[in-house]
Order: sequence, then C-alpha cells, then structure tokens
Amino acid sequence: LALLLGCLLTLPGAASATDDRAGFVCVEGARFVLDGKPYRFAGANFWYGAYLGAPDGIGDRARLRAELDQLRAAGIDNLRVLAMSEASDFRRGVDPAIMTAPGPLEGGPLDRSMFDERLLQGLDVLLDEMGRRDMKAVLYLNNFWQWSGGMSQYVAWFTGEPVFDPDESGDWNGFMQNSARFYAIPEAQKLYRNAIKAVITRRNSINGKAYADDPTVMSWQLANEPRPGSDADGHANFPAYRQWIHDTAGYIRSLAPKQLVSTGSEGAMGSLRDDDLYIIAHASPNVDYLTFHLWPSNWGWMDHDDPVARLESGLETSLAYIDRHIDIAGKLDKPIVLSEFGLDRDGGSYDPASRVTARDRFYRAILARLLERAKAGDAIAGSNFWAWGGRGRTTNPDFMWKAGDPFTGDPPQEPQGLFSLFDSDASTLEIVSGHAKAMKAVD
Ligand SMILES: O=C1NC[C@H](CO)[C@@H](O)[C@@H]1O
Repeated sequence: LALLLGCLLTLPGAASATDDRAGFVCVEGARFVLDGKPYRFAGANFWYGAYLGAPDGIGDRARLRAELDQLRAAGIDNLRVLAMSEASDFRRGVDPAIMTAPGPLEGGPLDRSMFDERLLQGLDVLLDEMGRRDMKAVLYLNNFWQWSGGMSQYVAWFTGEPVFDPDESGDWNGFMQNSARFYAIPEAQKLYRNAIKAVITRRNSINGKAYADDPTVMSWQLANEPRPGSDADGHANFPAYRQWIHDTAGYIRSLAPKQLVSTGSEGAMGSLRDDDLYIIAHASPNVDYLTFHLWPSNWGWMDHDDPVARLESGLETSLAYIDRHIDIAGKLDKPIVLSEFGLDRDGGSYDPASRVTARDRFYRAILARLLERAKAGDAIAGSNFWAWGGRGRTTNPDFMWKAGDPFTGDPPQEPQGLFSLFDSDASTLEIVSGHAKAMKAVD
C-alpha cells in the first residue's frame, strides 16, 4: 500500500524527499507514472549493453558512452538489456557469459564465484552511465533462445544431456519443447533464482547503489521471449509455464518491490498463437505490465529477402496484431509495451549502406499506430525497436559473429546486420526520434 500511495501521492514533478518511489516508474491502472506524470517512451533493444560496459578485452566503454549520448540526444531513453547469460556449448551462443558454471542451488550462501565479475561490472557501468543520462533500463534475466545459453542450457546442466542446438539440428520445434522443460525442473529453477538474486541484490561497483534501489531500473523481465513450447506441442507445458510466470514474478517482486516485473513475452505469437492463453498467463497480479513483440518477416507475414514484396499486407496484419494486444491490455487494466519490433533491410541486405525503404515505412506506420492509440488514452505506453547496432560492424564474409568481434544489435545466432539499426541509419533514427518526442507530449 505504501508503494502504491508513494506512486499516487507523488506530487507532479516534485518527488518529495520522503517518497521512496521518487524516480521509479510505477503502474497506475493501465498507465505508467513517473514522479506523478504519465511515463511514455520510445526505446531501443540494446541486448549487449552490459558487454559494452565490461573492461577492455570484452567491452568498449568509450563506444558505450558515445552511443548512449547519441540515443539520449534522439530522445531514445529506454533500453532493454540482457542481464544474465549462461556459458554454453551452443554453436551460436554469446561468449563470454555472465554465469560461467552452475553454482550451488538455492538455500546455501550465494556463491558469486559462478559469475563473471567482468560482465557484471559491465552492467554496473551501463546502469551508472544510463542513470547519468536519465535513461531507464529493462533487464531480462534469462532467454528462451540459445544465443545467450538460456533455458536450454539450464536443461542440459540438470539433465546431463548435451545441449539441444537448433543451429546444428535445424529442429526449432524440438528446441522450443526442450527449452520449455526448464519450467518443470526444480533444480533448474533453484539455480535460476540464485542468478536472479545475484543480479537484483547486487550493489553497483561504480556508484554504490543497490540495484533494487536504483530508479534507473524500470523493470525486471523473467526472460527474453519465454514461450510455453512449440506451437504444435506446447499446450501440455502451459500449466507449468503459467505457474512459472506467477511464482518467478512474485520472487522478483520480493527482491525488488520498488521496480516493475514483466514477462518478456511476444504476445499471442509467443503464447501458442492463442490470445486467451496470453491473457491467462499474464493475469497474475505479480505481472505489472504486458509486453508483446512484432516480427513480420520472422513470422511469415513478410519476406526476409524482399520486405517490400508483401509490405502492405504484412503491415495490415501487423497493425491488427498491435490493436489486439493493446485491447487485451485495456481489458487486463495493465500498461503494455511493444518491446521488440524489426524488419529487414531492402533486398534482405546486411550491408549498413543498403537502403531501408521498407523498414522506414514499417517503423513509421507501426509507431504512428502506437501514438494514435496512446493519444486515445489506451494502454500502450512505449516501444523498443530491435535493435540498436550503433557503430558495430562485422568484417566477416559470412556476417556471423564470433567471440571478440564488435557487438551489433543482432545476437550471435543471426547475421550481423539483419535487423540492426546502425548509427548511420539516419532516416530510421529520425523516425524513432520524432516518435519519442510525440509520445512524451501525450498528456
Ligand atoms: O528476442 C528476439 N527476437 C527476435 C530477434 C530477431 O530475430 C532475435 O534476435 C531475438 O532472439
């Protein structure tokens, strides 16, 4: 009640010294509130932000600071960041990883030696630099996919089986079913909770702030794109998935009562393509706000190698997907964020110098719909494009990332340049920047 009152009673623009929620993003019905004013934003996915903040040899702090300045100047001030990765044998897994090996299970003293302190220092630097720029961070603590180890790595650790690697087998349905085993392996959940606790209870080595007391952290996400399993076979896992969401969100809330909790879901497309299952999974009072993603070329609504070809029909389907999810959020009386969206460059090129006419049309149309719905007083609060690539460039002939390469917005499992929005993509950045300004102006 104190936390809610703290949100409700904060005088507009004048966070009182005694209000311990000053600076934190709160939820009031289907809206975010920050220091007594509506909080709406245009943000970016910056999955590698903690990696850039790591010491030399892994990170590039000069690049990090310069690119945070560029994003801040564009009004792009909400960043969604990977906050936990697991060492893995995946062919396309990021290396190094934050969790180097499975440590002791919940109950004993936290063994912090199982974490790569260089990468957690990277997160410290990122949060400190973001805080100095009045930016907000959304931090996800696991991954349904293989590119950061993720749930399938936990499954391998606790079943003794080799990792189920979709980049080797090409069997994505089998991979998704394998990842979903994570929800029902008690030992995996204990280790996962230790990883959650290690991050959330961390004290920033740069500025001394406890993460759970740092208003830079807007919210904690259970994972990146958690799904119940494959569309064909995932229904049997749904009860365990739903319970996992409720229990884990409650655990995070117990560690970070001043910050928000969300799942990281893609929406119906990540809920066995079923709106009702998405609603059921997100009805838990422990879930503060909803997330959904939008991937027309991944989901077959447009074509990776020619996004212009089915652009208009793909846009129509995309806009309908947006409206459906904003309507669901209204029914659940929770804010909603489009926390990933992206489209390929023209002709499916990975070249940062290539044209982005389809992408710019897509970004412009999507963001216009979000603004229209926000102005109508609907539950949409913001978005994060996928993904900021900044000055990251690959020189590899196969465009695939390997350890030691510069980071781009595309994680290791995808060609570098697939969806990245590079620092040179001025037209697209301008679209996002204009949207950021317009969203902030909505009263
Ligand atoms: O979370 C994600 N969603 C879609 C991205 C692009 O395919 C992908 O890289 C990432 O795993």
